[in-house]
Amino acid sequence: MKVEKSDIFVGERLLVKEASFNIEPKMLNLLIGNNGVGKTVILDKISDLDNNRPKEFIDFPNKKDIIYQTQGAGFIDEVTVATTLKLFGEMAGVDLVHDSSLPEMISRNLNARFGNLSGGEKRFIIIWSSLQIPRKLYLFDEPFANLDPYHVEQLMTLFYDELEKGKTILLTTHQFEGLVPEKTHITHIANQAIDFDGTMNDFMTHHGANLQSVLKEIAS
Ligand SMILES: Nc1ncnc2c1ncn2[C@@H]1O[C@H](COP(=O)(O)OP(=O)(O)OP(=O)(O)O)[C@@H](O)[C@H]1O
Repeated sequence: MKVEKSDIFVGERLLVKEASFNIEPKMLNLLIGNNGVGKTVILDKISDLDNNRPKEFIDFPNKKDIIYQTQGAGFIDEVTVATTLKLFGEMAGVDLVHDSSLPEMISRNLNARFGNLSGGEKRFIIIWSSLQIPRKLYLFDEPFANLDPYHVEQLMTLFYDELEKGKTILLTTHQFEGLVPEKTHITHIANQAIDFDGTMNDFMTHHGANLQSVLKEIAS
C-alpha cells in the first residue's frame, strides 16, 4: 500500500504537497507531525470515508476491508463489557468473551458496565476488540491520546503483538515512548510535505543530534 505524489487537500486548501509514502505490512506504521498538518485528513482518505479516495492512493483495500477507529470514538455506555465483546465477536465471527487470549484487563471487567470504565480501559477494550475482526488494514487516530503510561504500554504491546500475526496497522500519534525502532515505520509530515518516510531507525539517524527536539515539537 502506498501513496504516490498526491496533493492532499481539505476543500480548496492544500495541506501536503506531492505526498509520497508507504504503509509497510508487519510494521507499526506511524503518521506523525504537528497538530493540524493533515494526519486525520489522510486517514479519512485512506479509509475512503467519502467514497472519493484519490487515484494516487495505490493498492489500498476496499473500504469494507478496513477498520477505522476515529479520535475519541466510544461505545454503548449502558451495556456490559461482556455484551460489548459479544457484539464485536459477531462482527469477527468468533466468541470473544471466551477467547483464551482475552487480556486480563478485559476479563476482570466482563461484568462491568462499559460506561463505568476509565477512559483508558474503554479505549483498550475497543481497540483490542477491533483488532479481533479480520480486516486487511487497521487505522487508529491518536489511540494513545490522554492515556496514562500504564495504558500506553498495554496498547503498545497489543499493537506489536498483533503485527506479529501479520496485520497491517497505521496510526497517528504524538507519543513516542515504548516504540520498537526496528518494527516501526515513520511517515513525518512537516512544512506541507512528507519530511521523512522510512524505518524508525533511519528516522533517528536522519535527525541525529536534533532528534529530541524534533520529537518534542511533534509531541507538544
Ligand atoms: N472537513 C473539514 N473542513 C475544513 N477544514 C478541515 C476539515 N477537516 C480538517 N480540516 C482542517 O484541515 C487541517 C488538518 O486537520 P487534521 O485533523 O487532518 O490535522 P491532524 O494532523 O490530524 O492534527 P491533530 O494532531 O491535531 O489531530 C486542520 O487545519 C483542520 O482544521
